[in-house]
Amino acid sequence: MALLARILKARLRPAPERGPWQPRPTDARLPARARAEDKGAGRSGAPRAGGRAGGPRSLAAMPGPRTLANLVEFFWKDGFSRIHEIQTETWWLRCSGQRGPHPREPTWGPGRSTETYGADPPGSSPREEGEQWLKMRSVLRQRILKPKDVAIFAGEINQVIADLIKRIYFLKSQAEDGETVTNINDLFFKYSMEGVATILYERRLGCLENSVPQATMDYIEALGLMFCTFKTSMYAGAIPRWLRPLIPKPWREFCRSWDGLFKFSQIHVDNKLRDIQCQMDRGERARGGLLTYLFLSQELTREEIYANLTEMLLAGVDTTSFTLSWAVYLLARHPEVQQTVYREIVRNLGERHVPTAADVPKVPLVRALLKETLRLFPVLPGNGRVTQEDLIVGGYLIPRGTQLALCHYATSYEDENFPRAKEFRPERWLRPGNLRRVDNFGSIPFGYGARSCIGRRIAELEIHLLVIQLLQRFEIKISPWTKTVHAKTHGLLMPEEPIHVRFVNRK
Ligand code: HEM
Repeated sequence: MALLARILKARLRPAPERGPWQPRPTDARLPARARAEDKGAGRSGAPRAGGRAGGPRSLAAMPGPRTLANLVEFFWKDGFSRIHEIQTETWWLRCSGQRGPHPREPTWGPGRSTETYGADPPGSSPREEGEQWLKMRSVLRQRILKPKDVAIFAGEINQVIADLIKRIYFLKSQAEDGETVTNINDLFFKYSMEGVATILYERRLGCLENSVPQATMDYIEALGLMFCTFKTSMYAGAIPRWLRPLIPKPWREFCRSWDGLFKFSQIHVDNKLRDIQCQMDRGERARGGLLTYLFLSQELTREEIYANLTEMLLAGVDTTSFTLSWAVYLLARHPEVQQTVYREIVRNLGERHVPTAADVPKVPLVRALLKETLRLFPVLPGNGRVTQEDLIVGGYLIPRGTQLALCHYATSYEDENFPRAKEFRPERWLRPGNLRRVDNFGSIPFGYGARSCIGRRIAELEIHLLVIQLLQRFEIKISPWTKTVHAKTHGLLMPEEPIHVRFVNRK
C-alpha cells in the first residue's frame, strides 16, 4: 500500500521559534541557495546527512512519531478530522516518496473525466502534469490573477447577492421569530456556487431559487458525494493502479463523483460555447467573460477548458461558503466588532449604496475581517509541496523530491506571529492610515507562489461584496440554538455544528 508506506512522519513539539518551512518575507526574497543554507538547531547526536560531522542531519533523524504511530493516529483515531489540531501539537509533517523532476503539489483529483481519459490518477507522469499545468495556469492567470482583472465581474456578483438577500427575506418570513435563518452554510453554499458558476460559465444556475433545477441538484449531489467520500478519495488517488482490482470500491466511488462533477461542467461549457458559435455564425461579435475568452483565444483545447472549469468549480464552492459561514459566525459572536465594521461601511459607502470592486479598498475593515477569518479558520488547514531542490531547514537536509506539508492552521495560532493569536481581532491587519498592507507569512490561506489559489481574487470579491451588503441591511445576531461552534477537518476546515443566526433588519 503505497500511501500507507508513505504515511506522515511528524516531529513533536517543543515548537521551534518559527516553523522552518514558513516562508518569512525575508526568506522569500533571498536567493534559493541562501535559503537552502538555513542552519537551525538540530537534535544533538542525531545522524548527519552523508555521514559528515557538523553537516546537516538526515531526514531520517528527524524526531517525531514513526509510521506506525501515524497509521494509528490517522486511520484508527480518525486523525484526518483533527488534522488542524494535530498540527498544533506537531512541528512539521513530512511524507517521503512522490519524487519527480517537476515542481508540483500532490494532487488527488483526476482533473478530467475518467471516462474520457482513462483511469490514470494524476501524477503518473509528473513531467506532463508539470508542463501542461503551467500552460493552463498561465492562460487563466491573464484573466483572473489580479483584483482589477476580476473587478469586471462585480455586476454579476451583485445580481447574485440581490437574489441571496431576497432568499434571506424569504427564509426569515418562514421562521417562527421572523428573523432566524438555520444552517447558514446551506445558504452560502448556494451563493458561492451561483457566484462562481456565473463567472465561470457566464450563466445562472438557479441555486437561489425556491425550486432548484434538476441538473444543479445532481451536481450538488455529486459534490456531496465527493466530500462524503473525501477520505476514501484521498486514499483512492494514492492507490497504485495495480492494486485497484483488489480494492476497487474507493477508486470506483472517486471516479463516479468526479465524473458527475465533470459532466455538469461539460454541459454548461457546451451550452455556452454553442451560444457563442451561433452568435459568430450570425456575424455578431461575441462578448463575454472568462469562458468566452478561453473559447475565442483558442489557447486551451476544449478538454482543457472542461477540466479547468470543473476543477475551479469544485475548488471554489465549499472554500468560499465555509469562509463566509465562519465570518458571519465571528461577527455574530463579536457584536462590538460588527458594529465597528458597520460604522465604517456607512461612513465610507453609505447605507444603501451597492458596492463595486472599486469601493472595497474604501472599507479596509471588511478586508481585514476576511483575513482574520481565514487566519482563525484557514479553510485549507494545510497543503503540500514537493521540494524541487535539496534544502537545509532547521538543521535537517530535506532531499529534493520530498513531500512537505505546510501547516497553515498551526502557524496562524502562534503568538509569535500574531500576538494574542486566539483572539478575533480584525484590526490587527490594519496599519495606521492604511498606508501599507500588513504581510504576515504566518497566515497564507490561499497558499503561496506559482501554485497558489487561482480563484483567490474571485473569492475575495464574492466575500467582500456580500459582507458589505449583509451588514448594510442586517444586524447579525447569533441564534440561541447555536452554542459554541467547533471546527473539524473534513478535507476542508468546516463548522462541526450547524450555525443558525438571526438577520435583524436595520432601521
Ligand atoms: C476563501 C476561499 C478560498 C480559499 C481559502 C482557497 C484556498 C486555496 C489554497 C490554500 C489552495 C492551494 C494553494 C497552494 O498550494 O499554494 C488553493 C488552490 C486552488 N484554488 Fe482556491 N481557495 C478559495 C477559493 C477558490 C475559488 C473561488 C476558486 C475558483 C474560482 C479556487 C480555485 C482553486 C484552484 C483551481 C486551485 C488549484 C490551483 C493549482 O494547483 O493550480 N479557489 N485554494
